[in-house]
Amino acid sequence: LAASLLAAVSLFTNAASAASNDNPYGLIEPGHLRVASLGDAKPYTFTDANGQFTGFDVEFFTDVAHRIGINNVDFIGQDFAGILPAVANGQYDAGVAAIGITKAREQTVDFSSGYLAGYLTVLTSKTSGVKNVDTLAKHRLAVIQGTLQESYAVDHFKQTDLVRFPDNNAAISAMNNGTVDAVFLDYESAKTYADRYDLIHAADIPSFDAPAGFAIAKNKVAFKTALDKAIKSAMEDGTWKRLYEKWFPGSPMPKQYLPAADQTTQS
Ligand SMILES: NC(=O)CC[C@H](NC[C@@]1(O)OC[C@@H](O)[C@@H](O)[C@@H]1O)C(=O)O
Repeated sequence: LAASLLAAVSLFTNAASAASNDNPYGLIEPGHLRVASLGDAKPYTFTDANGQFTGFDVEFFTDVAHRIGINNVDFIGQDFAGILPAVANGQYDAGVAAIGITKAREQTVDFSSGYLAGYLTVLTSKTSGVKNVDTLAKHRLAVIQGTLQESYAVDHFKQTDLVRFPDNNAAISAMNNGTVDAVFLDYESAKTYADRYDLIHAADIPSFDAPAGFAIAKNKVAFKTALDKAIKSAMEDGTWKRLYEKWFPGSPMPKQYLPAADQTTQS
């Protein structure tokens, strides 16, 4: 009964925000974007000292939103595991939080084209004994529920005790108080925490096959088309590159998102 009720509700909400002339993208509220995000995935998406959402993904999405004519963009923080189900059932217009595009996730939502390809990082202290993926065995590794890191660890770190957390902050504090030996999270967030708590990268695992995309409800064709076109123009005019250099200074820059002119010269 619950499942059929949920199905009915999601049908209703999606129908309620079906595309129409004054609402071409089928938003919950015409002219207003409600975006599910995270407060602790700095520098991708996080809340600053004033509680404002900021970071690479936030500024890039906001730029893209302006390009499709939406200037009223609100970000709401929640646990990563809840973002895709909430976007799928129409509680948000989009999910923006370094969310990797995968076939499994595309069962639940659609994604814009990719805009960021990087690494998954095993972050640890200098005293944990975890030096690389091989020494993870018999150690305790924190993963955030619903992330690629969780599924990667289940598939590849069979000798490791996985401990699940709702968000990065909880996982990092567990490592700092000795409850776990390492945390498996995104490269740029790992770098931020490493600088702050004198931690080290035990492993950086490429995740280029799952670049981050903006998650939206399925079958919102006009919305996806508009987002993809705006993403392309933000890359072509160098906006993407400017924001990447601002938020990820010194990090290796994936070439596929640079202006065509840079693709040839970029070493
Ligand atoms: N913000 C989070 O906690 C998301 C964790 C994780 N992000 C992976 C990813 O999308 O991060 C940005 C880029 O490095 C992508 O290549 C990578 O797959 C995921 O999608 O599950």
